[in-house]
Amino acid sequence: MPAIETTALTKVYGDVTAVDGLDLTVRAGEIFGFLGPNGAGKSTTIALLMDYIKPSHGEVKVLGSDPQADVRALHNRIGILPDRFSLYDRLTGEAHLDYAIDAKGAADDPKTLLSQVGLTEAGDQRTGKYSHGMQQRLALAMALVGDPELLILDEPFTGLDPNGAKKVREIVYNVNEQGTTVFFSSHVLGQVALVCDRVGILNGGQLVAEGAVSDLRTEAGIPDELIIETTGVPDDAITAVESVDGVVDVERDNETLVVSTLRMDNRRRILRAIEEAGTTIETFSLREASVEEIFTTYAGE
Ligand SMILES: Nc1ncnc2c1ncn2[C@@H]1O[C@H](COP(=O)(O)OP(=O)(O)OP(=O)(O)O)[C@@H](O)[C@H]1O
Repeated sequence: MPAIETTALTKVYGDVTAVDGLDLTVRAGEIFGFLGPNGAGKSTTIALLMDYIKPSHGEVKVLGSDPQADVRALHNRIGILPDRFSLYDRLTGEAHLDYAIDAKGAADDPKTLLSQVGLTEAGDQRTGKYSHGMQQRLALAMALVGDPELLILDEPFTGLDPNGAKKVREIVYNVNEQGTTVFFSSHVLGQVALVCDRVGILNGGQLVAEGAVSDLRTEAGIPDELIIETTGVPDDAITAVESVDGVVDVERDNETLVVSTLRMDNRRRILRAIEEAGTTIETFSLREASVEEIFTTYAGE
């Protein structure tokens, strides 16, 4: 059973179609990145999954159920970090967790949750004193109450410094390792390849691509580059490399060879072709298409 499945899901506001015929599948147990520029329809999709708003057309299934059937029961199985969450400045971190545990009828120990998000020391401080990163982690701890089967994070990396983003990534990994499916939206693309098993790219309310980042890279037809330092490149080596399947371009710059290939699985054949032409390879490195390039190819910006 997929964790999330939408069929032709559509939400229309007046003359704006915020979500337009979305067919999305998030597999149980995976970390799925839901990407798209501002206004693509990510938050609207999340609101539909949570049944905060009703679809204009189409169907939604979350953890096997229609959210409209029994929304309370479903919300007890989901943890959500909303795009804009608010904390009470005068209450401590631990008091926020007590509240969340009570609201969900869960039996968690707030101290365990605080330690899970690295806030053990700050649990008895008022959240008005927390940094943005600490507030974000507290909100994440609140989402983790009741050991949810599905964690939905709306833009969890926004406004975090690299260290804060790393902490959030680690929490996501740990929770996922314990079996929770993670669905997060993001327009901070750099974080995505690091975290996700698969991504969906949304643009103008429509899903324009879905799959593993590495597969999208191949499908997008953006070549990866092998940068090879040699002891000198004979013309034979270039001809040999050009004939390897997947190679689309070979450039020579003195003793450096830059090979653009659509098939990274052929890199050994590329290296062997160079060596067989009588050249010694000193080092080589790899430049893969970035998530930004993939995104731009699909979102057409
Ligand atoms: N309640 C609403 N009434 C009218 N239009 C809306 C409403 N909510 C969203 N929209 C419109 O629907 C489109 C999608 O918005 P949405 O907030 O889902 O995008 P998003 O991908 O989450 O973007 P962001 O990252 O900026 O939040 C936008 O054009 C937005 O203006």
